[in-house]
Amino acid sequence: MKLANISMNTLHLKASICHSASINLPGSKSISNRILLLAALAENTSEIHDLLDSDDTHYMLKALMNLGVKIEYLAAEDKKSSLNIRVYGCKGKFPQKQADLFLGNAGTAFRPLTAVLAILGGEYYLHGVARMHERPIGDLVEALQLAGAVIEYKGQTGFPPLQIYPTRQTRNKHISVKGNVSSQFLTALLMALPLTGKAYTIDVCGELISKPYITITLKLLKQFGIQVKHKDFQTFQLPAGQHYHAPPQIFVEGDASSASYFLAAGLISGKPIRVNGIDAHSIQGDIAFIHELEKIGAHVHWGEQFIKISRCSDQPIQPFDIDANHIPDAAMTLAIVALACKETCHIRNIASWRVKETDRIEAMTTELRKLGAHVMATEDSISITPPAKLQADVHIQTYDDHRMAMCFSLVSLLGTSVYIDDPQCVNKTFPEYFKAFTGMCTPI
Ligand SMILES: O=C(O)C1=C[C@@H](OP(=O)(O)O)[C@@H](O)[C@H](O)C1
Ligand SMILES: C=C(OP(=O)(O)O)C(=O)O
Repeated sequence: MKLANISMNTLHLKASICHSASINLPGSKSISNRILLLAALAENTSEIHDLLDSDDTHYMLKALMNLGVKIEYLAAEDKKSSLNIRVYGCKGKFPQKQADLFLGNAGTAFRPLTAVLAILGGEYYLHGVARMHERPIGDLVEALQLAGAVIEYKGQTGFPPLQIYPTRQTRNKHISVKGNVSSQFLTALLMALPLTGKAYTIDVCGELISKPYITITLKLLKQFGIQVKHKDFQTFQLPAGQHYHAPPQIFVEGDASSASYFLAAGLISGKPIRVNGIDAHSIQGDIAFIHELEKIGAHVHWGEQFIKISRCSDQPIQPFDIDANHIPDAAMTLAIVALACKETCHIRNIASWRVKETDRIEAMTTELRKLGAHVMATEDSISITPPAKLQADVHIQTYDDHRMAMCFSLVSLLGTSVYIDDPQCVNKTFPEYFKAFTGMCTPI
Protein backbone atom coordinates (compact mmCIF):
# COMPACT_ATOMS: atom_id res chain seq x y z
CA MET A 1 0.00 0.00 0.00
CA LYS A 2 1.21 3.51 -0.79
CA LEU A 3 2.13 5.21 2.45
CA ALA A 4 4.31 8.18 1.84
CA ASN A 5 4.35 11.05 -0.61
CA ILE A 6 7.44 13.12 -1.18
CA SER A 7 6.56 16.57 -2.48
CA MET A 8 8.10 20.00 -2.06
CA ASN A 9 10.82 18.46 0.06
CA THR A 10 8.33 17.17 2.59
CA LEU A 11 7.46 13.59 3.39
CA HIS A 12 3.94 12.92 4.62
CA LEU A 13 3.78 9.93 6.97
CA LYS A 14 0.18 8.95 7.67
CA ALA A 15 -0.81 7.56 11.06
CA SER A 16 0.21 3.94 10.68
CA ILE A 17 0.48 0.58 12.30
CA CYS A 18 3.73 -1.25 12.14
CA HIS A 19 3.81 -4.92 11.19
CA SER A 20 6.49 -7.44 12.07
CA ALA A 21 9.57 -6.85 9.92
CA SER A 22 13.18 -7.82 9.33
CA ILE A 23 15.51 -4.92 8.52
CA ASN A 24 19.01 -5.17 7.06
CA LEU A 25 21.01 -2.40 8.73
CA PRO A 26 23.46 -0.22 6.81
CA GLY A 27 27.07 -0.40 8.01
CA SER A 28 28.14 1.51 11.10
CA LYS A 29 29.24 5.06 10.31
CA SER A 30 31.68 5.16 13.22
CA ILE A 31 33.33 1.89 12.24
CA SER A 32 33.30 2.60 8.47
CA ASN A 33 35.12 5.92 8.67
CA ARG A 34 37.66 4.68 11.21
CA ILE A 35 38.45 1.57 9.17
CA LEU A 36 38.76 3.57 5.95
CA LEU A 37 41.39 5.83 7.45
CA LEU A 38 43.30 3.03 9.19
CA ALA A 39 43.28 0.87 6.05
CA ALA A 40 44.54 3.84 4.00
CA LEU A 41 47.46 4.30 6.40
CA ALA A 42 48.29 0.59 6.62
CA GLU A 43 51.46 -1.14 5.42
CA ASN A 44 49.38 -3.58 3.34
CA THR A 45 46.33 -3.96 1.11
CA SER A 46 42.95 -4.88 2.58
CA GLU A 47 39.37 -5.52 1.53
CA ILE A 48 36.54 -3.84 3.40
CA HIS A 49 33.07 -5.40 3.15
CA ASP A 50 29.65 -3.94 4.06
CA LEU A 51 31.06 -0.42 4.32
CA LEU A 52 28.36 2.22 4.87
CA ASP A 53 27.43 3.89 1.56
CA SER A 54 26.33 7.39 2.61
CA ASP A 55 27.40 11.04 2.57
CA ASP A 56 29.72 10.72 5.59
CA THR A 57 31.67 7.81 4.15
CA HIS A 58 31.75 9.41 0.67
CA TYR A 59 33.51 12.43 2.17
CA MET A 60 36.13 10.19 3.77
CA LEU A 61 36.57 8.09 0.61
CA LYS A 62 36.91 11.15 -1.61
CA ALA A 63 39.39 12.77 0.77
CA LEU A 64 41.55 9.64 0.85
CA MET A 65 41.55 9.46 -2.94
CA ASN A 66 42.53 13.15 -3.12
CA LEU A 67 45.39 12.32 -0.78
CA GLY A 68 46.59 9.78 -3.32
CA VAL A 69 45.30 6.57 -1.76
CA LYS A 70 44.35 3.93 -4.32
CA ILE A 71 40.88 2.50 -3.69
CA GLU A 72 39.04 0.02 -5.91
CA TYR A 73 35.32 -0.71 -5.81
CA LEU A 74 34.43 -4.40 -5.71
CA ALA A 75 31.06 -5.98 -6.51
CA ALA A 76 28.62 -5.69 -3.58
CA GLU A 77 25.69 -8.07 -2.98
CA ASP A 78 23.34 -5.25 -1.97
CA LYS A 79 24.49 -2.31 -4.06
CA LYS A 80 22.01 0.07 -2.45
CA SER A 81 23.33 0.53 1.06
CA SER A 82 26.78 -0.99 1.27
CA LEU A 83 30.12 -0.93 -0.50
CA ASN A 84 32.88 -3.47 -0.82
CA ILE A 85 36.26 -1.95 -1.58
CA ARG A 86 39.95 -2.72 -1.80
CA VAL A 87 42.28 -0.20 -0.15
CA TYR A 88 45.97 -0.06 -1.02
CA GLY A 89 47.58 1.10 2.23
CA CYS A 90 50.06 3.95 1.79
CA LYS A 91 52.41 2.78 4.57
CA GLY A 92 51.78 5.68 6.92
CA LYS A 93 52.46 8.48 4.38
CA PHE A 94 49.93 10.01 2.01
CA PRO A 95 51.36 10.47 -1.52
CA GLN A 96 49.77 13.94 -1.92
CA LYS A 97 51.41 16.58 0.26
CA GLN A 98 48.90 19.29 -0.72
CA ALA A 99 45.12 19.04 -0.91
CA ASP A 100 41.85 20.92 -0.50
CA LEU A 101 39.47 18.62 1.34
CA PHE A 102 35.73 19.30 1.63
CA LEU A 103 34.28 17.10 4.38
CA GLY A 104 30.62 18.13 4.55
CA ASN A 105 29.33 17.73 8.10
CA ALA A 106 31.11 14.45 8.83
CA GLY A 107 32.68 14.68 12.30
CA THR A 108 34.17 11.20 11.90
CA ALA A 109 36.01 12.39 8.79
CA PHE A 110 36.92 15.94 9.87
CA ARG A 111 38.40 15.29 13.30
CA PRO A 112 40.57 12.19 12.55
CA LEU A 113 41.77 13.62 9.21
CA THR A 114 42.77 16.88 10.90
CA ALA A 115 44.92 14.95 13.36
CA VAL A 116 46.47 12.57 10.83
CA LEU A 117 47.31 15.33 8.32
CA ALA A 118 48.64 17.66 11.01
CA ILE A 119 50.90 14.91 12.38
CA LEU A 120 52.11 13.79 8.96
CA GLY A 121 52.61 17.39 7.81
CA GLY A 122 51.90 18.95 4.44
CA GLU A 123 49.74 21.78 3.14
CA TYR A 124 46.12 20.89 3.57
CA TYR A 125 42.95 22.98 3.66
CA LEU A 126 40.07 21.29 5.48
CA HIS A 127 36.55 22.69 5.28
CA GLY A 128 32.91 21.64 5.32
CA VAL A 129 29.32 22.87 5.25
CA ALA A 130 28.36 26.00 7.22
CA ARG A 131 27.32 23.93 10.27
CA MET A 132 30.68 22.15 10.33
CA HIS A 133 32.26 25.60 10.67
CA GLU A 134 30.18 26.07 13.85
CA ARG A 135 31.23 22.77 15.41
CA PRO A 136 34.18 23.21 17.79
CA ILE A 137 37.62 21.76 17.05
CA GLY A 138 39.82 24.01 19.23
CA ASP A 139 40.54 21.34 21.88
CA LEU A 140 41.91 19.01 19.19
CA VAL A 141 43.96 21.75 17.51
CA GLU A 142 45.52 22.74 20.86
CA ALA A 143 46.45 19.12 21.63
CA LEU A 144 47.99 18.71 18.16
CA GLN A 145 49.97 21.94 18.57
CA LEU A 146 51.49 20.44 21.72
CA ALA A 147 52.68 17.57 19.53
CA GLY A 148 54.34 19.96 17.04
CA ALA A 149 51.52 20.51 14.54
CA VAL A 150 51.14 23.83 12.76
CA ILE A 151 47.48 24.64 12.18
CA GLU A 152 45.80 27.95 11.35
CA TYR A 153 42.13 28.82 11.77
CA LYS A 154 40.87 30.30 8.50
CA GLY A 155 37.56 31.48 9.99
CA GLN A 156 36.65 31.81 13.64
CA THR A 157 39.26 30.77 16.22
CA GLY A 158 38.45 27.30 17.54
CA PHE A 159 36.43 26.22 14.49
CA PRO A 160 36.96 24.97 10.93
CA PRO A 161 37.99 25.75 8.24
CA LEU A 162 41.61 24.86 8.99
CA GLN A 163 44.88 25.28 7.15
CA ILE A 164 47.49 22.67 8.05
CA TYR A 165 51.22 23.24 7.43
CA PRO A 166 54.30 21.00 7.76
CA THR A 167 55.01 20.09 11.40
CA ARG A 168 57.68 21.72 13.57
CA GLN A 169 60.61 19.55 14.65
CA THR A 170 60.03 19.83 18.41
CA ARG A 171 57.49 17.31 19.58
CA ASN A 172 56.15 17.07 23.10
CA LYS A 173 55.74 13.38 24.02
CA HIS A 174 53.26 14.04 26.79
CA ILE A 175 50.17 15.90 25.69
CA SER A 176 46.72 16.58 27.07
CA VAL A 177 43.29 17.00 25.51
CA LYS A 178 39.96 18.16 26.88
CA GLY A 179 37.33 15.42 26.88
CA ASN A 180 34.12 17.28 27.65
CA VAL A 181 33.12 18.61 24.20
CA SER A 182 33.60 15.62 21.90
CA SER A 183 35.28 12.23 22.28
CA GLN A 184 36.22 12.49 18.61
CA PHE A 185 39.22 14.67 19.57
CA LEU A 186 40.76 11.89 21.64
CA THR A 187 39.85 9.34 18.95
CA ALA A 188 41.65 11.53 16.40
CA LEU A 189 44.82 11.70 18.51
CA LEU A 190 44.80 7.96 19.17
CA MET A 191 44.55 7.28 15.44
CA ALA A 192 47.21 9.82 14.44
CA LEU A 193 50.01 9.71 17.00
CA PRO A 194 51.21 6.14 16.25
CA LEU A 195 52.23 7.53 12.81
CA THR A 196 55.11 9.39 14.47
CA GLY A 197 56.69 6.08 15.49
CA LYS A 198 57.36 7.68 18.89
CA ALA A 199 55.92 6.85 22.32
CA TYR A 200 53.18 9.20 23.51
CA THR A 201 51.17 9.74 26.66
CA ILE A 202 47.82 11.50 26.35
CA ASP A 203 46.10 12.85 29.46
CA VAL A 204 42.40 13.61 29.24
CA CYS A 205 41.59 16.82 31.12
CA GLY A 206 38.30 16.79 32.93
CA GLU A 207 35.38 14.55 32.12
CA LEU A 208 35.52 12.37 29.02
CA ILE A 209 32.12 12.22 27.33
CA SER A 210 30.79 9.57 24.93
CA LYS A 211 33.31 6.98 26.27
CA PRO A 212 31.99 3.99 24.27
CA TYR A 213 33.24 5.68 21.09
CA ILE A 214 36.76 5.52 22.54
CA THR A 215 36.20 1.82 23.08
CA ILE A 216 35.36 1.48 19.35
CA THR A 217 38.59 3.32 18.51
CA LEU A 218 40.71 1.14 20.80
CA LYS A 219 39.18 -2.09 19.51
CA LEU A 220 39.73 -1.12 15.88
CA LEU A 221 43.27 0.11 16.54
CA LYS A 222 43.98 -3.29 18.11
CA GLN A 223 42.67 -5.02 14.96
CA PHE A 224 45.15 -2.89 13.00
CA GLY A 225 48.04 -3.91 15.27
CA ILE A 226 48.20 -0.76 17.43
CA GLN A 227 48.54 -1.26 21.17
CA VAL A 228 47.20 1.40 23.53
CA LYS A 229 47.22 1.14 27.31
CA HIS A 230 44.87 3.28 29.35
CA LYS A 231 43.95 3.91 32.94
CA ASP A 232 40.24 4.53 33.50
CA PHE A 233 39.96 6.46 30.21
CA GLN A 234 42.09 9.25 31.75
CA THR A 235 45.67 8.47 30.67
CA PHE A 236 46.47 6.73 27.39
CA GLN A 237 49.90 5.35 26.50
CA LEU A 238 51.08 4.63 22.98
CA PRO A 239 54.35 2.66 22.71
CA ALA A 240 57.01 3.64 20.15
CA GLY A 241 57.62 1.83 16.84
CA GLN A 242 54.06 0.89 15.90
CA HIS A 243 52.70 0.50 12.35
CA TYR A 244 49.21 -0.11 10.99
CA HIS A 245 48.68 -3.61 9.66
CA ALA A 246 45.21 -4.12 8.22
CA PRO A 247 43.46 -7.49 8.51
CA PRO A 248 43.23 -8.73 4.89
CA GLN A 249 39.40 -8.89 5.05
CA ILE A 250 37.39 -6.57 7.26
CA PHE A 251 33.60 -6.74 7.77
CA VAL A 252 31.71 -3.71 9.05
CA GLU A 253 28.94 -4.31 11.59
CA GLY A 254 25.46 -2.89 11.08
CA ASP A 255 24.92 0.58 12.57
CA ALA A 256 23.54 0.35 16.12
CA SER A 257 22.37 3.99 16.09
CA SER A 258 20.44 3.39 12.86
CA ALA A 259 18.95 0.29 14.49
CA SER A 260 17.48 2.42 17.29
CA TYR A 261 14.57 3.70 15.13
CA PHE A 262 13.39 0.21 14.21
CA LEU A 263 13.91 -1.15 17.71
CA ALA A 264 11.89 1.75 19.13
CA ALA A 265 9.19 0.95 16.54
CA GLY A 266 9.08 -2.60 17.95
CA LEU A 267 8.68 -1.26 21.48
CA ILE A 268 6.02 1.30 20.54
CA SER A 269 3.98 -1.04 18.36
CA GLY A 270 4.60 -4.29 20.23
CA LYS A 271 5.16 -5.99 16.86
CA PRO A 272 8.32 -8.11 16.58
CA ILE A 273 10.96 -6.15 14.68
CA ARG A 274 14.24 -7.78 13.78
CA VAL A 275 17.38 -5.84 12.88
CA ASN A 276 20.12 -7.76 11.06
CA GLY A 277 23.82 -6.95 11.29
CA ILE A 278 24.37 -6.40 15.03
CA ASP A 279 24.23 -8.60 18.11
CA ALA A 280 25.38 -8.73 21.73
CA HIS A 281 29.04 -8.87 20.58
CA SER A 282 28.86 -5.50 18.81
CA ILE A 283 31.70 -3.08 19.54
CA GLN A 284 29.28 -0.13 19.29
CA GLY A 285 28.21 1.61 22.48
CA ASP A 286 24.72 2.31 21.13
CA ILE A 287 23.93 -1.35 21.78
CA ALA A 288 23.29 -0.08 25.33
CA PHE A 289 20.18 1.66 23.96
CA ILE A 290 18.60 -1.80 23.79
CA HIS A 291 19.23 -2.33 27.50
CA GLU A 292 17.44 0.96 28.12
CA LEU A 293 14.47 -0.28 26.09
CA GLU A 294 14.46 -3.53 28.09
CA LYS A 295 14.20 -1.50 31.31
CA ILE A 296 11.07 0.29 30.09
CA GLY A 297 9.15 -2.68 28.75
CA ALA A 298 10.77 -4.16 25.63
CA HIS A 299 11.06 -7.89 25.20
CA VAL A 300 14.44 -8.50 23.53
CA HIS A 301 15.77 -11.59 21.81
CA TRP A 302 19.55 -11.40 21.32
CA GLY A 303 20.33 -13.57 18.30
CA GLU A 304 23.48 -14.40 16.36
CA GLN A 305 23.96 -11.43 13.98
CA PHE A 306 20.47 -10.09 14.77
CA ILE A 307 18.37 -8.59 17.55
CA LYS A 308 14.60 -8.88 17.77
CA ILE A 309 12.39 -6.68 19.87
CA SER A 310 8.71 -6.65 20.81
CA ARG A 311 6.45 -5.84 23.78
CA CYS A 312 3.36 -7.43 25.31
CA SER A 313 0.54 -5.09 24.28
CA ASP A 314 -0.93 -5.13 27.82
CA GLN A 315 2.39 -3.84 29.28
CA PRO A 316 2.62 -0.04 29.05
CA ILE A 317 5.96 1.61 28.28
CA GLN A 318 7.47 2.81 31.56
CA PRO A 319 8.54 6.43 31.99
CA PHE A 320 12.30 6.86 32.33
CA ASP A 321 14.97 9.12 33.78
CA ILE A 322 18.29 8.39 32.10
CA ASP A 323 21.87 9.67 32.06
CA ALA A 324 22.47 9.27 28.30
CA ASN A 325 26.08 10.46 28.12
CA HIS A 326 27.16 7.03 26.85
CA ILE A 327 24.56 6.91 24.03
CA PRO A 328 24.26 10.49 22.75
CA ASP A 329 22.99 9.50 19.28
CA ALA A 330 20.46 6.81 20.21
CA ALA A 331 19.21 9.02 23.05
CA MET A 332 17.41 11.15 20.43
CA THR A 333 15.23 8.13 19.69
CA LEU A 334 14.35 7.94 23.40
CA ALA A 335 13.01 11.50 23.20
CA ILE A 336 10.31 10.23 20.81
CA VAL A 337 9.71 7.07 22.85
CA ALA A 338 8.88 9.49 25.71
CA LEU A 339 5.76 10.49 23.76
CA ALA A 340 4.46 6.94 24.22
CA CYS A 341 4.79 7.11 28.03
CA LYS A 342 2.09 8.40 30.33
CA GLU A 343 4.40 10.51 32.51
CA THR A 344 7.35 12.88 32.25
CA CYS A 345 10.64 11.37 31.03
CA HIS A 346 14.09 12.90 31.53
CA ILE A 347 17.21 12.56 29.35
CA ARG A 348 20.27 13.98 31.14
CA ASN A 349 23.97 14.69 30.59
CA ILE A 350 23.62 15.37 26.87
CA ALA A 351 25.37 18.76 26.55
CA SER A 352 27.12 17.42 23.41
CA TRP A 353 23.73 17.55 21.62
CA ARG A 354 24.28 21.31 21.35
CA VAL A 355 27.34 20.98 19.07
CA LYS A 356 26.28 18.21 16.71
CA GLU A 357 24.52 18.44 13.31
CA THR A 358 22.35 21.15 14.86
CA ASP A 359 21.71 22.27 18.44
CA ARG A 360 19.75 19.10 19.11
CA ILE A 361 18.40 20.20 22.51
CA GLU A 362 16.94 23.33 20.90
CA ALA A 363 15.67 21.50 17.82
CA MET A 364 14.13 18.65 19.81
CA THR A 365 12.43 21.08 22.20
CA THR A 366 10.96 23.16 19.36
CA GLU A 367 9.64 20.22 17.37
CA LEU A 368 8.26 18.24 20.34
CA ARG A 369 6.36 21.34 21.46
CA LYS A 370 4.74 21.58 18.01
CA LEU A 371 3.29 18.12 18.71
CA GLY A 372 1.77 19.40 21.97
CA ALA A 373 4.37 17.94 24.38
CA HIS A 374 5.39 19.94 27.43
CA VAL A 375 9.19 20.22 27.19
CA MET A 376 11.72 21.66 29.65
CA ALA A 377 15.30 22.02 28.44
CA THR A 378 18.48 22.95 30.31
CA GLU A 379 22.03 23.35 29.00
CA ASP A 380 22.50 19.57 29.18
CA SER A 381 19.11 17.89 29.58
CA ILE A 382 15.60 17.63 28.27
CA SER A 383 12.39 16.63 30.08
CA ILE A 384 9.38 15.61 28.05
CA THR A 385 5.77 15.31 29.21
CA PRO A 386 3.55 13.87 26.47
CA PRO A 387 0.22 15.56 25.72
CA ALA A 388 -3.07 13.68 26.19
CA LYS A 389 -3.38 13.75 22.39
CA LEU A 390 -0.64 14.59 19.89
CA GLN A 391 -1.20 17.40 17.38
CA ALA A 392 -1.83 15.92 13.94
CA ASP A 393 -0.33 17.02 10.61
CA VAL A 394 2.53 18.95 12.18
CA HIS A 395 5.46 19.89 9.91
CA ILE A 396 8.64 18.73 11.64
CA GLN A 397 11.70 20.77 10.67
CA THR A 398 14.82 18.63 10.49
CA TYR A 399 17.62 21.25 10.57
CA ASP A 400 19.75 19.21 8.14
CA ASP A 401 20.04 16.63 10.92
CA HIS A 402 19.52 13.03 9.80
CA ARG A 403 18.59 11.93 13.32
CA MET A 404 15.84 14.56 13.63
CA ALA A 405 14.25 13.14 10.46
CA MET A 406 14.65 9.51 11.45
CA CYS A 407 13.45 9.75 15.05
CA PHE A 408 10.43 11.94 14.27
CA SER A 409 9.22 9.40 11.70
CA LEU A 410 8.23 7.29 14.73
CA VAL A 411 5.48 9.80 15.54
CA SER A 412 3.44 8.20 12.75
CA LEU A 413 3.28 5.02 14.88
CA LEU A 414 1.64 6.96 17.72
CA GLY A 415 -1.70 7.38 15.91
CA THR A 416 -0.76 10.74 14.37
CA SER A 417 -0.01 11.83 10.85
CA VAL A 418 3.18 13.90 10.54
CA TYR A 419 5.16 15.75 7.85
CA ILE A 420 8.96 15.42 7.82
CA ASP A 421 10.59 18.40 6.10
CA ASP A 422 13.72 17.85 3.99
CA PRO A 423 13.75 14.07 4.49
CA GLN A 424 16.82 13.72 2.24
CA CYS A 425 19.02 14.78 5.18
CA VAL A 426 19.05 11.08 6.13
CA ASN A 427 21.66 10.69 3.37
CA LYS A 428 24.30 11.53 5.99
CA THR A 429 24.17 8.01 7.40
CA PHE A 430 21.14 6.12 6.04
CA PRO A 431 20.03 7.02 2.48
CA GLU A 432 17.49 4.16 2.38
CA TYR A 433 15.93 4.98 5.75
CA PHE A 434 12.45 6.04 4.65
CA LYS A 435 12.16 3.14 2.26
CA ALA A 436 12.93 0.73 5.10
CA PHE A 437 10.66 2.55 7.56
CA THR A 438 7.63 2.91 5.32
CA GLY A 439 8.12 -0.68 4.17
CA MET A 440 7.18 -1.95 7.63
CA CYS A 441 4.17 0.34 8.11
CA THR A 442 0.55 0.37 6.90
CA PRO A 443 -1.66 3.47 7.23
CA ILE A 444 -4.53 3.08 9.70
O1 LIG B 1 33.49 8.82 17.35
C1 LIG B 1 32.41 8.64 16.78
O2 LIG B 1 32.26 7.82 15.85
C2 LIG B 1 31.24 9.43 17.24
C3 LIG B 1 31.24 10.01 18.48
C4 LIG B 1 30.08 10.73 19.04
O3 LIG B 1 30.39 12.10 19.06
P1 LIG B 1 30.90 12.89 20.39
O4 LIG B 1 32.08 12.22 20.91
O5 LIG B 1 31.16 14.26 19.84
O6 LIG B 1 29.74 12.84 21.36
C5 LIG B 1 28.81 10.49 18.22
O7 LIG B 1 27.83 11.43 18.57
C6 LIG B 1 29.09 10.56 16.73
O8 LIG B 1 27.91 10.34 15.98
C7 LIG B 1 30.07 9.51 16.33
C1 LIG C 1 26.91 13.46 15.81
C2 LIG C 1 26.82 12.78 14.68
O1 LIG C 1 27.68 12.85 13.64
P1 LIG C 1 29.23 13.27 13.50
O2 LIG C 1 29.94 12.02 13.19
O3 LIG C 1 29.24 14.24 12.36
O4 LIG C 1 29.67 13.89 14.79
C3 LIG C 1 25.69 11.82 14.46
O5 LIG C 1 25.76 11.03 13.49
O6 LIG C 1 24.71 11.82 15.23
